[in-house]
Order: sequence, then structure tokens, then C-alpha cells
Amino acid sequence: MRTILKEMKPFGWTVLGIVIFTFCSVLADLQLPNLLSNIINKGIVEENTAYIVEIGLLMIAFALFSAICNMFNGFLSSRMSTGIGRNLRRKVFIKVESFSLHEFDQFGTASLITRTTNDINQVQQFMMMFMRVVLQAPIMAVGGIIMAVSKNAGLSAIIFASMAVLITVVFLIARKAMPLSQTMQKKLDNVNRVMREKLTGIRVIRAFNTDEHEKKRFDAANIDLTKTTLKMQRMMTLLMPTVMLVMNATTIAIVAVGSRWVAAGSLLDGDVVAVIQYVMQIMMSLTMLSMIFVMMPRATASAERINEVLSTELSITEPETPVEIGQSRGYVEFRDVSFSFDNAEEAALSHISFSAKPGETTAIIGSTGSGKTTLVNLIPRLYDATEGQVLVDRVDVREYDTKTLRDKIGYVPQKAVLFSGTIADNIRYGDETAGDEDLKRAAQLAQAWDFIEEKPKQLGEHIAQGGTNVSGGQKQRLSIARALAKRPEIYIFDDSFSALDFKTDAQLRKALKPVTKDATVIIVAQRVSTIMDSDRILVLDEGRVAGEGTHQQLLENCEVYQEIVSSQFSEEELTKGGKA
Ligand SMILES: Nc1ncnc2c1ncn2[C@@H]1O[C@H](COP(=O)(O)OP(=O)(O)OP(=O)(O)O)[C@@H](O)[C@H]1O
Repeated sequence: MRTILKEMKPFGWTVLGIVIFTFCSVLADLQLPNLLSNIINKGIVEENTAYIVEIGLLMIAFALFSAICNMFNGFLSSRMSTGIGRNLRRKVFIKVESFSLHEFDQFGTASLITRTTNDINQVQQFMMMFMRVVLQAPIMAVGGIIMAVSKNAGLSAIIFASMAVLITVVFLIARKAMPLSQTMQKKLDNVNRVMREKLTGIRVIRAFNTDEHEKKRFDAANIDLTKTTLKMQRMMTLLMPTVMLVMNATTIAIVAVGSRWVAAGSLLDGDVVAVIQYVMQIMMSLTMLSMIFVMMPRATASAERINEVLSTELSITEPETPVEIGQSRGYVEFRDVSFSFDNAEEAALSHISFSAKPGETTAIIGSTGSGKTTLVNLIPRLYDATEGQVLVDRVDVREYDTKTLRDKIGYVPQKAVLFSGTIADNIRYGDETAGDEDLKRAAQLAQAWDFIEEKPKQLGEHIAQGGTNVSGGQKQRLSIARALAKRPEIYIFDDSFSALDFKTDAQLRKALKPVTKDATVIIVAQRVSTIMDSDRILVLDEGRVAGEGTHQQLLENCEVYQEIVSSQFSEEELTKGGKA
């Protein structure tokens, strides 16, 4: 919570304004019972109408003044809490942007979304309530007690007794509510996770007719959250009736004791009414304060979750003195590299060594799960190697500023990702200064121009969120065009040709040759036909290098490669030289 309170720093003047308005409104409110008691004691008892009107008008003026102060207070509090919410959202967003895949794995996407939205909202609402109540309630309670004691010290003893009861109840409720609030946020994460999976996997769910199964899964998460929320709400519903009970009991006690003292002539009627009014003010402020105590655990849980994100130590950090770009042009080398995912029993990559040179194409092939994607992810530092070194232009990737490193790389991921916007926006992601002609050229090279040309708005055609309004192959071609527009020194194609038909695959590789002739090209592929012309093929098997060489060399000496080839080609094709 301390971290969140630090967020109040830029709002110093607003806080000062809130403090001043709160003081003014409370002081005005505290005058009202006193004035009412004067009306009764002097105006009504002595039948002095002029006095009643005069004090009545004064009461209206005080009430109006308090209302205006409260209005300003509300305005400033909302300005501050929404400002804190905005700043936190910005900070979390920037922090998450600097996360490596390791941190994404650690938090989970659904949880990061809940933290950026719901958790920050909780804190924002709490801050709003906090600023309105946390000053007002104690001042009102203390002021009310002083005023009540000044009216009659004996009657005020009753107030102390009831305050003790109320504080005990609030404490007990807050103690129970605290863990429940924390659980609630976790369960909300769960609901978001199931919902997210359902929305992103809707096609599979429909195709496999698993709507019922998904419904049950969602119901389970939803009911779980509902149960905890209800438990918490039940606790909260106890609060108001308890306050009312204590307040009414106190009023009765004051009337019972006060009426005797009035009859004995030691107390005035108006003072009994004033003390009752002070009791109401004190109890109401304590109730408001108790709302803070009830909101606080949930807000604290949310604040902790936000803080977890903000204080995460990045597994991929920038070097203190980054290396300047040298003369080389994209030379990639792996030196005895091993990599393990957190909590994984076995290493995903073990002792990998190879080099990929500019002007050459290096292919990586291997069965599913053999570590191909993991290997290429180490080049742009999406993960850092656990052991060994990944070098780009003979410098360890960890010694580069990540922006400098990633500027050298054109990465086409296994699963093509498009953003909502136009086709041009998506290709321009690679180079924001690219003109329409550059975009067209990149699209032509990526064999994407044919389908773009047919669209009514061509490059200006809208792409839906997640690229759902283009086919898988078209998505992949746009994703390739994006990398080409960047004109990088190192191209990484992670199984990027798999959604293309054989003809387009061959055309694309042919078109790429002149463009990438000076660059280092690394192609991950499942299809032998895609990579058989490569200068060097690296065969991966269970995270280890099972062979390295050209297609012909591997056919002769690498068993794993022979198995892959024979699973994809017929005997006849193999004797013809494996051409598909
Ligand atoms: N985020 C992750 N956390 C833990 N283990 C992972 C993670 N990503 C991949 N793995 C594991 O690491 C191994 C290598 O995965 P990788 O994705 O690199 O394989 P791949 O060869 O690219 O497979 P495919 O051809 O199916 O894409 C697999 O055993 C996989 O289960």
C-alpha cells in the first residue's frame, strides 16, 4: 500500500485542497447540533421567535457552506483518484512492455489483464473513498466527542461505551474480510482466464461442439467467485445493522439518562438533543471509517498485485554500458548454449553450437518439441540462455542495448500475429517511415500483393483484431511482409512457411533470395522441401544437435534427418534427389 500512497506525491496541491475543504465542512457540520440546542433552549423554551429565525438562518448558512465544501472535496478527490489510476495503468503498461517471455509465463496473460484493469480500478475507488473519508471521519468523531463532552460530560460516557462496541465489531469484520478480499481477486483472475480462453478458442470450441464443456468450466469459475463474494457481502451486511443497533441503543440510553437529569433540573432539553445529534455524527463517521476498513483489504490485495508487477525484477536487463554497433552485418553464433524453462525437469536446449553467416541460409529442422522455437527466441533475447553464449556480430546479445539488437532482426513468429488497423499499418510495423511503394514491394516479395490487390481498399483494407478477417496463409504472408519492410540484417522465419501451399512456398523463397542475399537468414521448418537448398541445416532432436551440414551430407550421415526425409518423401522422390 505504501507504493500506492507514493502515487499521491504528484497531487500535493490537490491533497492540500481536500484537507482544507474537509476541515471547513466538518467544522460547519459540528456547529449544527450546538445551534439546534440553542434554538430549543432559548428559542422554543423562551418562545423567542426572532431568535429561532436568526439561528435557523445561521444553521442553513452553515449547512450550505458544508455542502459546497463537500462538493469541492468530491471533485478534488475524484480528480486525484482517477489521476492515480491513469498513472498506475501507464506504469504497469510500460513495465509489462519490458517483460521478457519468462515474466509473461510467470504471471499469465489473464492475470496481467486483471491487474491492469480491475486491480487498478479497486485502488482507484479506494483512493476516492479514502480521501473523502479518512480525514473527515476522525475529525468529525473527535470534534463530535469534544462538543458532546462540552455539552454534558456525564452523557458523553455513554458515547465512549458505544464507540468501544462499534470499534470491536468493525475490527472483527475487517479481520474476516481481509483474506476473503485477497481470494476474490485471485478468483477473478480465474474467471478472466477461462473467458479469455473461450474467446480466443471459439472456433475450436464450435468445431468440437464443446460449448457445454466450456459452459461448465466457466460456471465453475464463476460460481467459485460468487461464493467468495457472497461470503464477503454477508460480512458487510452485518455492518450497517450493527451500527444502527448501537446508534439506536445509544440514543435510548441518552434519552433515558438525560430525561432524568432534565427532570432534576441539572440538564437542558436542547443539550440532550445536541448530544444525540453528536452521537449520530460520531457513529456515522465511524461507519464511514469502517467502510474504509472493509474496502482496504481488497484494495491492499490489489495494490500488492500491482506492486508485484511493478517490482518484478526483469530477467532480461539492459547492460550498463551497451556495445556500439560495429561493422559486421548479422553474424550469429551459438557457443555451447543450454536453456531450461523455469520448473522444467529437462533442458529445452543442451550444448548447442553453430554459426549462421551473412549471405547464407541456415535451416533448423527437427520433430515437434525438439526446441527449434526456443533456439531462435534466444537471438532477439525473448529469453536469455541459461548457459553458454549467443553472439550477434561476435558480441554477446546480453551486451547490446535490446533496441539495437532487435533493430538488427526481422522476426516472423510461428503463429502470425496481426494488429487491428489497416494492412499498411501492419506492414509498416517493420518500418514506420516506409512509404506506400515500400509497403507494396514488401507485400509483393512476401507473395501477399495478389490478395491485397483484390481488396477494395488494397493497403488501406481494415484488419480485424487478431487478424480474423484474413486466412491463416494470408496472415503469415503479411507477417513476412512486415519483417521484409524492416530490411534487417538477420531474418528469422520460425516455421513461417507452414501455412503456405507448396507453390507459394517455393515462389516466396525464390523472391526472398535476392533481397536477403547480404543478410543472415535462419529458417525453422517442418517441411524438408522448404529447407533442402539451405547452405547449412541444423537437425535438432530433444534439444540437442543431432546433425549439421547440407541436405546431401545429412542424407548420408544423419539418422534423424534421414527419418524426417523418409517420412515426407516417397522412395521414388528420394532416388530423384528428394525434390517435392
Ligand atoms: N513457455 C514454456 N514453458 C515451459 N516449457 C516450454 C515452454 N515453451 C516450450 N516449452 C517446452 O520446451 C520444449 C521445446 O519447445 P519448442 O517450442 O522450442 O519446440 P519446437 O521444436 O519449436 O516445436 P514445434 O515444432 O512444435 O513448434 C518442448 O518440450 C516444450 O514443451
